[in-house]
Amino acid sequence: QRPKNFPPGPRPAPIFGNLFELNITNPLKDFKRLAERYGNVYSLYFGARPAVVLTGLKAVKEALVTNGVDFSGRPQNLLVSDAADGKGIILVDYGTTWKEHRRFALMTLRNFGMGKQTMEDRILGETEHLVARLEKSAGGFVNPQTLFHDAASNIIYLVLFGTRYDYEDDNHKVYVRCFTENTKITNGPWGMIYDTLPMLRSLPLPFRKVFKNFHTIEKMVLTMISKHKKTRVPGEPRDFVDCYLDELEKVCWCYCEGFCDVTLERYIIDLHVAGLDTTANTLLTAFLYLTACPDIQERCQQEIDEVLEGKAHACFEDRLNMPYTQAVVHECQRIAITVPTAFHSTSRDTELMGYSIPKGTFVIANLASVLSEEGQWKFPHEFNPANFLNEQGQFEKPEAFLPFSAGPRMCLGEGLARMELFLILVTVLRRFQFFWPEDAGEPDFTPLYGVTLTPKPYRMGVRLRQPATEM
Ligand code: HEM
Repeated sequence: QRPKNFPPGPRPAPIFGNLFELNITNPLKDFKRLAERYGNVYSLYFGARPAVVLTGLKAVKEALVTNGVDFSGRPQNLLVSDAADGKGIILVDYGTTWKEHRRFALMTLRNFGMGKQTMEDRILGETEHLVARLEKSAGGFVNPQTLFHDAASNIIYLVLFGTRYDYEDDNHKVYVRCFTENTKITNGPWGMIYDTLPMLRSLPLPFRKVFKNFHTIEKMVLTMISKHKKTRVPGEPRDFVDCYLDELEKVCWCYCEGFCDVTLERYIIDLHVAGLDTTANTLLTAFLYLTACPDIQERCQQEIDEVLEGKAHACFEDRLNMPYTQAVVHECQRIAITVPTAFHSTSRDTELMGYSIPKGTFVIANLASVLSEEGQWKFPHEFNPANFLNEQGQFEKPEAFLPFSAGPRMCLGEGLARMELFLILVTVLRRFQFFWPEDAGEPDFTPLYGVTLTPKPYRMGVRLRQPATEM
């Protein structure tokens, strides 16, 4: 029985709820089909748990922004939240611990150059390693499957621990593998089965891998934190971990707000996972489209060459003089739909578009529906930078551009991510030309589903455009 005045939806089956309404390997088409039938705010049952699905800009904004506080909780008792024990930041429910940790992260990342020069230096430094790797493949072909994951992992690692890994380092490979596997499993079929059928949770099914991977990462993070404790100078933080350890020592109120060693460890894992697969998959999608669309690639390169003429490297400010490249970066993010759904829950009894939604209801904001919503975009279903250009050719960002979501829970790494995407794309396109291999058949743009959408593996041809100059 749906609660009184609850959003409509298909009739649930006993035990399974609406599991059979969804393609468990990728439910996005079914979410769309159900919205066409029941409206932009409808409900579904995951086993016995009711969930409300929000479709399109109006419903998503009204919930996450206009009623931001009411919709800023996180659902508990799902595979994603159980793996991290509900600690950290991403899956912590609405409340003081989450608020204080979010405030701390935003402030600390800003002090370390979030949106400022020092962060830029870190990104450019790592891009140099990426460029060196591509140079080795120049004149041939490259499979970029781990290329961008390696770079994105190191950038966030530098922020957290002040150091980077060599791409061939075993620890680095373990991090990247565990994180990417987990983002696929938690939103994949086994995640759906875990979330819908709690009676199966103790069985040795593939979702157990998520917990195993999590413990592997946990051990590595704990080792790094204990090294930091031994080498830090209080009051002189080198990185995010040092800042947190300083905060822990300040006054005992910190402990009241959940600042403690365990939260630090989960927090670090959350920031690493949030900053890795998202940025890397956006870049993978960007290069897939740019390789398949040489005219768009070439137009970016012309603009980049003109604006950067005589300069050793790009800086984030250069985006203001590159309207076309800016439009391409944004269009890549729009088409990539890197995070297709954001999981929330209601923090109190609330209302949305005339429906009553009780406290603790699982809410799925379908960001994918907003990024390709008809009426919001000039070309909702094709890769076209004109989606972000006005008639004068100036860059313009439509309101429906929500890859980072919206409201109090929106991505807290947006500043870092936008800087990474711009600097990596510009630096790499300035140096190299990419082309689709003749023997590779037609490009397949259909992504693989997970917490993040990932392009299917592909190869690209690489030619050197400019000799490497000092960055
Ligand atoms: C292209 C790259 C990225 C995309 C598309 C992206 C997108 C998102 C989205 C859609 C959410 C969920 C928001 C919601 O629940 O409504 C989110 C949350 C989050 N992101 Fe990102 N993100 C990116 C990069 C990053 C980076 C680099 C960091 C690292 C600092 C980061 C840290 C986080 C954190 C900590 C949260 C949870 C915030 C909270 O629960 O309060 N993200 N991101």
